[in-house]
Amino acid sequence: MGRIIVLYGPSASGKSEIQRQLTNPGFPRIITATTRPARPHETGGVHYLFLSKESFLDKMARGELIEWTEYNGEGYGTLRSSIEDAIAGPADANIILDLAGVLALKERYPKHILAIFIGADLASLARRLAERGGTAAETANRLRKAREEELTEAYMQPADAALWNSDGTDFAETLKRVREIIASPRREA
Ligand SMILES: Nc1ncnc2c1ncn2[C@@H]1O[C@H](COP(=O)(O)OP(=O)(O)OP(=O)(O)O)[C@@H](O)[C@H]1O
Ligand SMILES: Nc1nc2c(ncn2[C@@H]2O[C@H](COP(=O)(O)O)[C@@H](O)[C@H]2O)c(=O)[nH]1
Repeated sequence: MGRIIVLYGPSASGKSEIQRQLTNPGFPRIITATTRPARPHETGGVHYLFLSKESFLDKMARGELIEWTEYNGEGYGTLRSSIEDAIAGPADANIILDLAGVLALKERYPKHILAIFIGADLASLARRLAERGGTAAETANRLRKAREEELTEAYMQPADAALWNSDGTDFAETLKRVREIIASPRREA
């Protein structure tokens, strides 16, 4: 029975880069669905399933999404089959979600979910988002959400482990810490 390692935290904290470095055939990524447009480096079926709003709503209505959320006016959701397959399989898998996704999966599969909060300070997030080059409105919205929600104690509280990956942190050290957390024996409640 596989565990699901969930990375969550504010936009540009480094979740995708961590996922990219950790994913391998023995530790696959679970690809979620979104209605937001792909970024220039993103490929459908690799980074996300990029869906039209109609198709996303259709999957919701058919019960194909085990959880979903809205972020920045776009839909994001996890295919029920992807989670059921990962849990039934022999290997751990990884996924990037927001807090709503963490809570939904923890409620349904409490023994299978290891949630790791990845944080970074606001100055780092602002620098990285500016470098990414989204619209000013989108960048401002992502930073506002980080400041008001995603960097609060309440947002981090459900995490099984939390770490900080601000500018100045050696990314290799971040990866080492994440690997240690994943490898550490599970605490029993
Ligand atoms: N320790 C670090 N120091 C400097 N830059 C970093 C560090 N970690 C990650 N980055 C860079 O920060 C940028 C944002 O990282 P990434 O795309 O992984 O964030 P994310 O949390 O997945 O964001 P989003 O949720 O918006 O997709 C990338 O350019 C990444 O290379
Ligand atoms: N609850 C869910 N959250 C998800 C899912 N897929 C991604 N996300 C989260 O959305 C925001 C924005 O993502 P971005 O790629 O546009 O930066 C981020 O917090 C992701 O973690 C999902 O299926 N369910």
